[in-house]
Formats: sequence, structure tokens, C-alpha cells
Amino acid sequence: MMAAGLPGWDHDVSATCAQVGEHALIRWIASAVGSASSADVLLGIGDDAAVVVPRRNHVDVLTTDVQVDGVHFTRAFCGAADVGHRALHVNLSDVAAMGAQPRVALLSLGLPADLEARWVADLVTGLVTAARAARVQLVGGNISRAPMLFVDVTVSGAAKPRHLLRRSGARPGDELYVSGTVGAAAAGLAWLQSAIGRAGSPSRPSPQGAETDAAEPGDGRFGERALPSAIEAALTRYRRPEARVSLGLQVGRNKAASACIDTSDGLADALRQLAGASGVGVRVDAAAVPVDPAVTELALRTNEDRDALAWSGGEDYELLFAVPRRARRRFLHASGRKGLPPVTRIGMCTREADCLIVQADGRESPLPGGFEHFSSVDSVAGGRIPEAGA
Ligand SMILES: Nc1ncnc2c1ncn2[C@@H]1O[C@H](COP(=O)(O)OP(=O)(O)OP(=O)(O)O)[C@@H](O)[C@H]1O
Ligand SMILES: Cc1ncc(C[n+]2csc(CCOP(=O)(O)O)c2C)c(N)n1
Ligand SMILES: [Mg+2]
Repeated sequence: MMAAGLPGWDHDVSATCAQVGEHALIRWIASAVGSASSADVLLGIGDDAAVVVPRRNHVDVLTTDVQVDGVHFTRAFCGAADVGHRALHVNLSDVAAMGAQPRVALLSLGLPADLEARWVADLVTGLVTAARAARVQLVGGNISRAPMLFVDVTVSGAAKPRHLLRRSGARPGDELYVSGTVGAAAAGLAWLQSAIGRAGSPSRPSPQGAETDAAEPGDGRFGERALPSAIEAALTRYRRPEARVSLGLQVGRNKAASACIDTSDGLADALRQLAGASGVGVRVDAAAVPVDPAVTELALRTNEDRDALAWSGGEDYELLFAVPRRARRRFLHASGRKGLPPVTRIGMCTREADCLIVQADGRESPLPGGFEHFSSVDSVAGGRIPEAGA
């Protein structure tokens, strides 16, 4: 397939990174970012380091997260632009969980010499498009030859100190709320990893991902039938997570939560981390958890475990909040603004240290673990990754 044109890209579609070279790649990235720089950026791409003006009365909020080929994505599952979008949003999510406004990003690329340079350009296009939408400027980065592909992003954001959200502020009696739905990204990934997912051509990302990705709701096919819309949506949740930046900002500005964390490693892990940092326990009402419809859909069609996907799947990039009872109205008002995702009350913080799931019939069980690199969950997922193009 002929790749779509890309402004300023005058290299052959099949040219490798080694053929195009580091300097030409950086020049192209600088041109893709363009000169529409924010007034806060004194120096962007081009010097030894970027120079950014601090926001008056604000503190800097810094985070970094890497996406590694074969660990967080594969080229069989995600288009280049998906990877760029994803690499930015996993970072925006951590800034959102602090109640901060993301401002600038750095992009560090590890590139195999034989990788098509055009794939890198498409990745950068995906990242820069996502950055513009989030009013974030790419101000610099780094390129290195590497034995495997990785995409490492750093984001800096700003917040007034009194608006910051932390993991550690929850107190016994605080209510727990989660945004959106859980298990969607894991369901999308599990579908791609399943035999039916790999047989279905719509799950195949295009080389560019962004404009021509076939995984748009409604246009996929599942054999002869349309792919269930919940699964279509879950594929997008996996490939292009949307960090809850506006929600984190609203809740932070309104001082409407005592603690917050994002659900990068799953709801169960987020609950445990928040409880541990705050020195409380949690009781979570299983029936209240907003499990994504794709999880149920997938569990019906495959032998995927509904609870494992919902509690431990990870990568939904939702926000989990602890909210003091007296702040409930303020929280619901702030989080209920137009355009924000719904929030659902799922449980309570307790004085006891236990982290428990409570079933509808009153049965209690300990919270499961979440995603952890080097753990058995990780290696199970790793064992199911096909080679790119397989
Ligand atoms: N290599 C490292 N060096 C220094 N600090 C680290 C390192 N790895 C993690 N941390 C810090 O440990 C804390 C927890 O990190 P972690 O990566 O678990 O964050 P997270 O938001 O829970 O997860 P995710 O990686 O999914 O965003 C953060 O403050 C992070 O900056
Ligand atoms: C191809 C492929 N296989 C498995 C997974 C699952 N996975 C990888 S990292 C992670 C947690 C978040 O990462 P981190 O903790 O590094 O922020 C999860 C759930 C995936 N995304 N892609
Ligand atoms: Mg986080």
C-alpha cells in the first residue's frame, strides 16, 4: 500500500532510519512541531536544551513513562500514530492524576537501524497531533540507535500548590470514585491477542495509524458480521487512551478530593497504591464497579476472565478519587461539568488496613494484584505477543 503524503517528508517510504539519519529525522520533527510555539517556551527544539518560563505561583509537575515495543505495544496491534498518541497520553494521565495542567513534553526515541523512518515520522505525527489537542508543546528530545524500539516521553505540567492532588490524602470514611469504565483497554488488547482478533482484518492497524486506521467504530468487520461496537471502542481505548486531564484539573481546582491516582496498572492496583500511601484500607462494592461492556462481550466469546480484565487489566488511564463525605456535593458538581467522563462511587476508605472487594451477597475477598513488570501477569501477556506482521 502506498503511504499517504506527509508534509515535508521527502524520503522514500521504505527508507530506514539508518538511511535517513539522525539529523534529518530531528530536522523533520522540528518542522512537524512548527513555529506555533507557546509564549511560555523561550527555546524549543534546536539548542542543547529547551527553555520554559515557569508559571507564576505554580509549581512544576514532572513525570516520565516509556513505551517499549513488545511490552506496551506491538506493531502488529498498533499503528505508528497510535503509539505516538499513547506515549503522550500515558504521561498526561500522571499529570492529570496530580490535578495539574500539562504544558511541555520531551520525546526520547530508541530506534532500530532497519526500522522504516516513515514509521517514525508517523509516530511523531500522532504524538504532535495529540499534543496540540492537549495544548502541550513538544520542546525537545533525543534519538539513539537501539536494539529495540522504545518511545520515552517526559511531560511537565503546572499546578498551584494548593490544587495538587496526591495519593496520600485519603482518610477513613472517604468515598471512592472512579471515572469512566474499567477493563476496556485490557479487553481490546485481549481481543487483539486472541485468535479471533488476529484473524479479523479490522484489528490490523494501517502503517500510518492516524488517518487511515480501520479501527473506527462501525467500519470493522468480524468475519462477515460487524465487529461488536463495544470491542471496536475497546480497541481504541487500548490504542489511543485519553488521559482525564480536564477532570483532574476540575477536581484539583475545586479541592474536591482528598487523594487521586490514575489506573495505569489496573483498578485493583490503584486502590492498593492509594490505600497504602494514605494509610487506610478500602472496601469496594463489586456490583458498583463500572466494568466496560467490552469486558462482558469478550468474556462471552472467549475464555477471558471478566474479573481479571476488569480489576487487573490496566491501561484504562481513568482517575480514582477519594472524596471526604463533606466534599461529595462539590466533587459531583466539579466532575459533572459538561464534557467530563462520568464518575461512579465504588466504595469507601476504612480504618482497617485490609483492601477488600465486597460482593452483592456480602462475601468479602482480598483485592487482586495489578500489572507489574517482571511479574507472572506480565510474562503471560508477553507470551502471547506475535511478531510484528505475523
Ligand atoms: N527508575 C526510577 N527512578 C526514580 N524514580 C522512579 C523510577 N521508577 C519509578 N519511579 C518513581 O516511583 C513512583 C511510582 O512510579 P510508577 O512508575 O509506579 O508510577 P505510576 O504512575 O504508578 O505507574 P505508571 O508507570 O503506570 O505511570 C513515581 O514517583 C516515579 O517517579
Ligand atoms: C503488547 C502488549 N502486551 C501487554 C500489554 C499489557 N501491559 C503492558 S504495560 C501495562 C501497564 C502499564 O504500563 P507501565 O506500568 O509501564 O506504565 C500493561 C497492562 C500491552 N499494553 N501491550
Ligand atoms: Mg500513575
